[in-house]
Amino acid sequence: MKDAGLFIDGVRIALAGREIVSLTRHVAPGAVLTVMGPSGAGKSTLLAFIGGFLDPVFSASGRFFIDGQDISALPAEERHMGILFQDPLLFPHMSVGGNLLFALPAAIRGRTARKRQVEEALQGVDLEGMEARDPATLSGGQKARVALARVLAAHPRALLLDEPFSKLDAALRQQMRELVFAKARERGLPVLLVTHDEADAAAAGGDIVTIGGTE
Ligand SMILES: Nc1ncnc2c1ncn2[C@@H]1O[C@H](COP(=O)(O)OP(=O)(O)OP(=O)(O)O)[C@@H](O)[C@H]1O
Repeated sequence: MKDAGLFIDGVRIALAGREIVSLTRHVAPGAVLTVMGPSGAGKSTLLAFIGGFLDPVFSASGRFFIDGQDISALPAEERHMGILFQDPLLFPHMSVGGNLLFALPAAIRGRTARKRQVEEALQGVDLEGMEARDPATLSGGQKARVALARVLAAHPRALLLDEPFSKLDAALRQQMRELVFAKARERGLPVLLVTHDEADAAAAGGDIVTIGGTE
């Protein structure tokens, strides 16, 4: 499979012998595939499988490709998936800048170069100059933007988003959606978005797949 973007090829996930997910889809660079379905359907489990952190209680098969490269057998840290959850999950014992520095690829060497990447990552989410801040002193919207900056600073090859907007109030939610989807388009990153919110799916503008909908 040589297509650019993320190709999910015949993924099947079962729990206690019962199949909960069966999916084949292509997500083009910059496009969003929205995954919907009832609670417990297996949406987060699908992201965990692609991210490389599936709980061994599940049995799973199928492959995924990024820009034609089969990444299914790689360990999680070599898949370079940018993952955002409902909670920003910033490291509380590190400054904002520390959180971003931690995420930078090791290949970016030298104090000055690393510092510049952190500055640029913060500028990209309208938080320039916030390096020294303690994450605990940030608003919910600011924390969400630091989490996004941290994910992007790691140079991901795709984004896996698990209800990333659901803790934000309506106005922030709209801003954050626009920011995330704009970044994905700008960088040509394919996005898998798990959500319960129809408005998220509409804002994403891409295909929608519903799993576990018939039970
Ligand atoms: N570690 C685990 N051990 C056993 N069962 C699990 C485990 N993790 C999840 N499950 C079960 O697997 C199924 C899929 O869970 P998953 O979290 O993927 O659902 P979801 O669609 O993301 O739900 P929600 O919308 O509530 O987040 C559920 O029935 C859940 O109870």
